[in-house]
Amino acid sequence: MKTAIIYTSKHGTTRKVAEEIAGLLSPNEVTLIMAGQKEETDLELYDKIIIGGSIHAGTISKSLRKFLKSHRNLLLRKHLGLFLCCMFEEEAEEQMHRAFPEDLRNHAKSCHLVGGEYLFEEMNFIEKAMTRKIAGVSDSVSRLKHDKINQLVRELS
Ligand SMILES: Cc1cc2nc3c(=O)[nH]c(=O)nc-3n(C[C@H](O)[C@H](O)[C@H](O)COP(=O)(O)O)c2cc1C
Repeated sequence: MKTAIIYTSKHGTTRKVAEEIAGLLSPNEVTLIMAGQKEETDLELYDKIIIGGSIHAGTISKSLRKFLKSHRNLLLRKHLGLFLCCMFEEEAEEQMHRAFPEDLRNHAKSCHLVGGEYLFEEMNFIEKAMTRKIAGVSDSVSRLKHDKINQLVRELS
């Protein structure tokens, strides 16, 4: 099955997850695509589409929101997987609901919260200050849920 993994990533964590998923699939069946890139790929070429986003200040990126809106009908015809990177455990489910429209979530064969990371080396001054204040964290930390990433791949196979 030809697979496209479409993602946006601010500090590289969602890209890392997308690459981990790609590594679990056969190399000649998978293409990684950053949503919002100038050259549009013909998504009709793919049987399976996996979409990944991350939460910053409560929402996914504008380019991923735009992508979901403009490709909604196509996505509802595809073998679909969704994943979300975020760090606030108590708000994770609600953030997932806000990130992906209900019809896409219901249609998806697999939909998972895969944890996230705080990468201080990738943050600007304001992001560092916000992370220290809101999350009480002052060093990089990785809380990726590799079991959920594996489950997503299994459920889509
Ligand atoms: C400035 C900032 C704001 C964030 N806001 C939220 C948030 O509102 N909710 C949440 O669950 N995680 C939040 N996070 C955690 C990110 O979702 C996490 O760092 C994620 O791994 C980022 O993935 P990315 O590098 O692919 O964008 C925030 C992180 C930063 C640095």
